[in-house]
Amino acid sequence: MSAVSVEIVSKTFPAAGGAPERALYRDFRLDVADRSFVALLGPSGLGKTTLLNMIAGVDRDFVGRVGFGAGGSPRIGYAFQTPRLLPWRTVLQNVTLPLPAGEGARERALRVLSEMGLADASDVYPERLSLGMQRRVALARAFALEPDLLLMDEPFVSLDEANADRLRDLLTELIARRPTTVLFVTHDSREAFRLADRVVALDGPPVRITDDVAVTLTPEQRRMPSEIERLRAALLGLKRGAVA
Ligand SMILES: Nc1ncnc2c1ncn2[C@@H]1O[C@H](COP(=O)(O)OP(=O)(O)OP(=O)(O)O)[C@@H](O)[C@H]1O
Repeated sequence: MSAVSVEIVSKTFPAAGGAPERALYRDFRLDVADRSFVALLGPSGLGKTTLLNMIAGVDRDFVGRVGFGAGGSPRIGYAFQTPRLLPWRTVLQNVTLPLPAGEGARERALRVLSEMGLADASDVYPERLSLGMQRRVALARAFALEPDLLLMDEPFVSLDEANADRLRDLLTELIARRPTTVLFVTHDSREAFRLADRVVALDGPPVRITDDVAVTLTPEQRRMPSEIERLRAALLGLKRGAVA
């Protein structure tokens, strides 16, 4: 488990074709409580993936700091926008690969695969699986690590609603079983309210927080489209057209 405290004084990317450099982030601050599930909601191209990369330590080219709560260096699981499975490795090998070497890694991977209904697919190569199954394997890979902090970048995008919803349920179950701090990037406000206990809406550039709301729905209410619509309308002021 881990709290996260992000302070980005400045983050820029060089602009293409000699155009002036544009600040993606300037004086941005976000504090995430331990074991909370925070959805980061914002339009495409805003800088959400960049934020996750800075938190994960994949992108260190910025001015600012990312701090973590007690313990200092949490185990971070990262579920990317695309499943990113290695095609020449089986499902089991893909899930085992990021685990610390040693006894128990294979057993842990097999246990998580089984919990996620993937036991029969463990010896299969990813290309044989549907996109929904591949995303499920990517989720298994992130969970097998038993992360203190789970970063998720639109992990259910481009799935049909029924499949996406099954995976959302699965994610909720996994987190109930093993509480984890989650930062979940999405541009879909329905998904944000369905899953998160805090929704942070972003706009920019530079990226700024436009809404920051606690979601206190019960698990039953989260499955009711009318409840989700009520929250979307009330809390995000959809008349502004800021979110999908
Ligand atoms: N390595 C890079 N070099 C230059 N520009 C980049 C780089 N990575 C991202 N960008 C630019 O930074 C901006 C933010 O990108 P980012 O992928 O973080 O956005 P996003 O909010 O995650 O969008 P999406 O939902 O489409 O993935 C975009 O304009 C993108 O083109």
